[in-house]
Amino acid sequence: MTGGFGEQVLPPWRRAVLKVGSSLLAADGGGLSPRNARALAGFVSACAAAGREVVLVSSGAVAAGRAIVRADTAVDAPIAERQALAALGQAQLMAFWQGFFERPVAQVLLTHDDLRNRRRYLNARATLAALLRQRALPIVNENDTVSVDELKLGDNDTLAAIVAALVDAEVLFIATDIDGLYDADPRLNPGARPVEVVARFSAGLLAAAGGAGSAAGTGGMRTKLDAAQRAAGAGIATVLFNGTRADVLEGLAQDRLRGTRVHPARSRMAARKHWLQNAPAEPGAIVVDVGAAAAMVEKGASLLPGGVLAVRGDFRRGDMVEIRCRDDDGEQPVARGVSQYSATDIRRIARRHSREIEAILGYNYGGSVVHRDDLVLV
Ligand SMILES: Nc1ncnc2c1ncn2[C@@H]1O[C@H](COP(=O)(O)OP(=O)(O)O)[C@@H](O)[C@H]1O
Ligand SMILES: N[C@@H](CCC(=O)OP(=O)(O)O)C(=O)O
Repeated sequence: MTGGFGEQVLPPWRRAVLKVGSSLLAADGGGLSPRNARALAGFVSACAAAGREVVLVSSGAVAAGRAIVRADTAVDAPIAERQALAALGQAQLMAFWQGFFERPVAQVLLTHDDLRNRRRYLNARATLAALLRQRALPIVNENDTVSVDELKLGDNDTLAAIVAALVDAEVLFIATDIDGLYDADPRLNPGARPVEVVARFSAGLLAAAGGAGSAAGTGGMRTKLDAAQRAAGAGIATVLFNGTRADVLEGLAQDRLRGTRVHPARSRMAARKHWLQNAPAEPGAIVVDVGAAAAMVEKGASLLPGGVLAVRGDFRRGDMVEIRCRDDDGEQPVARGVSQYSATDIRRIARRHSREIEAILGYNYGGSVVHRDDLVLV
C-alpha cells in the first residue's frame, strides 16, 4: 500500500527543523521506543557533522507519561489527564533523546501565546539562536501544562512550522510513519498514488489528506499539509518522509529524498520583506540622524543606539515601529522594523555606544536597536 516514491535531489540547506511525531517514538504501542529514534538521531548527527544546524521538534511526552503510570487514559480523556501525562513524560522524553547524542540537548517548551506575543517570540528566537551557537541540540515541544484551548497549537506539525520560521530554517523535515503524501488516504484507498512534489496547494490536495493513522498520532496528514502550507508562506520548503526507514534517513542526510517535497510559495527573503512591510506598526517612531539613515539605506546596516536622536510614542520591545530621519530640512520616514528595545529603554540609550547598553539598562538584548534582519526600507 505504501512505497512508489522515486528518488529526488534536494537543494543544499544550512538550517532545518526536524519534526518527529508520537507515532514514530511510541512505535511499539507503549512508551518511548528506540526503534525509529536511533536512525532519526543518526540523521541529526550526520547533518551536524556536515556543518548543518537542526532544531528538533519532538512529540511523545503524553505517550511516555502514559507508559510511566501505566495509564489507560483514552485519547479523548479530560484534557487535564493528558496534560498530567505530558508533564510526567516530558522529562523522560528529554532523557530518551539525550541517550542518542554526545552533545547536550536543551528543552524548549512553547505555547501559542508565547509565539503570538512579539516580545516572547523575540526572546524564544534569541534563546534558540544561542543554543545553536553553543552547539546544543534544541528539542522543542508544546508546553502542555498550560496549553489548553486557545493557547494550544493543537499538534506539533503546526508548532514545527512556526519554529521553522522562528529560527529562519530553509527546510522543515516532517518524519512520519508513512512514505509521504498520497492523493487519497491510503488506509481507505489501497490504490492511492504517491504525490512526490507539491508546487501549489489546491482544495483537492487538502481534501485528500485524512486524519491520524495510529493511536499515538494526533493530526494525521491534514495537519502536516497545513504545516507545509504555513511554512511555504514563510518561504520554507517542507519534506515529508518515512521516519521508520533507515535507508530513507541515510539518503536524506545526503540530500536524496524518497518522499514528498513541498515547494515554498516564495523566497524566504520575499516572505520576510512582505511581513515587515505589512505588519501593523505601533504609533510612535524612532528618529535617527543622517549617518544612521545612510548606513541603513546604503549598507543595509542595523540601527545602533548611537544614531538615535529621539523616540516618539510608547511602544514595547518586539513592536513594529517607523524609523524617521531628521536632517536640516525636516523629517521623513526611511524604514520600519522590529524594535529590540522599548521606547523607554531607547530614550535612555539614545546617542550612546552599544557596549554601554548593559551598564545603562542593567541588561541587553544585543547591540542594535533594530537588527538589519528585522528592518525594511520604505
Ligand atoms: N493522503 C494521505 N497520505 C498519506 N497519509 C495519510 C493521508 N491521509 C491520512 N493519512 C494518515 O496520516 C498518518 C500520519 O499522521 P499521524 O498518525 O498523525 O502521525 P504523526 O504522529 O507522525 O504526526 C498516516 O499514517 C496515514 O494513515
Ligand atoms: N505535545 C504532546 C502531543 C503532540 C502530538 O501528539 O503531536 P503529533 O504526534 O505530532 O501528532 C506530546 O508531546 O505528547
